[in-house]
Amino acid sequence: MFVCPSFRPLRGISGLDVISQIRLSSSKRWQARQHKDQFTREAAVQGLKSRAAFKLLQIDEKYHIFKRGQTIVDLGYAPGSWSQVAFNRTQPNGRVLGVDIIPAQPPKGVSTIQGNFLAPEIQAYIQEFLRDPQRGRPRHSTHDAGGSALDSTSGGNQESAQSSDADNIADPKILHRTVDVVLSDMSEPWLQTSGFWKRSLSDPYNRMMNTSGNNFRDHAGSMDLCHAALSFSSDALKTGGHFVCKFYQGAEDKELEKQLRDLFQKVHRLKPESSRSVSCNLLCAIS
Ligand SMILES: C[S@@+](CC[C@H](N)C(=O)[O-])C[C@H]1O[C@@H](n2cnc3c(N)ncnc32)[C@H](O)[C@@H]1O
Repeated sequence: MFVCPSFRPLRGISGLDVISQIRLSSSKRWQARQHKDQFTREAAVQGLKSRAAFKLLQIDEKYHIFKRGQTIVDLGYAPGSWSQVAFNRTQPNGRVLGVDIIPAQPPKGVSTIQGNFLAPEIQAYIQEFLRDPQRGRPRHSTHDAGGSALDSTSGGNQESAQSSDADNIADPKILHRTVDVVLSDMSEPWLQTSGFWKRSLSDPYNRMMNTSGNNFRDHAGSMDLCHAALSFSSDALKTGGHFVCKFYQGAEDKELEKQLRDLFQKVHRLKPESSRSVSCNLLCAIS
């Protein structure tokens, strides 16, 4: 047994008390973890790509952000559970465009673009996609719980940013407010330093957690991404549109919340029950 030589129980607190406190808090952590893992199991049972779906389901239950036929943009969609929820809740005839920097299999019914949302050419391509009101909509409204008829024959529809005509858009400054809901669950991926030769969708790099574990870094990165998503939304959202973003809390989040309060009628700050990270929060802005 390892005994820490500098360990001295505090006056009035015995070593046994300390040990039982440690046991208690670790058992509480274990219980909390077990409770949260129910979401993982439930997601698998419901055919959802990840437990993250429950955050969005909770929001929609409460604030009714989705309606039939809407256009949804899901920023940082991979692996795709928010897109799955959005697609299912906007049928018949809704369309969902997912954008992610990493390659991923598009969820059924969802159109996707792989690229860095912060890059102006990717945002131009998103605008170009959205400009055509029919693009990305199911061809036949034969939606059922398992999916829908699509533009593409199997699964979702992967758009190619490379083959886009984004450079030839007549006037990219003309804004087209076609979007009903912008979702942003972007969190900065770790810097990849090796393994570039692996090009499959199941690369460990593509599957790993997107947070660094350093609270300051995660907060700063998430603020940049939320501000970019908000700036896109103020160009693309229809009057009456909604904005949902996840962020890692920290010194700057009050400012983001204030900006949302200036732009939307109601802003709700939520701590999703299904989230693993203690510092992960959501802002849901409703017009
Ligand atoms: C927590 S995951 C999203 C989970 C997703 N909402 C779901 O329900 O499955 C965050 C995603 O944001 C993506 N991301 C981070 N920065 C990005 C950027 N600049 N452009 C596009 N995607 C980004 C990451 O690649 C990652 O897949």
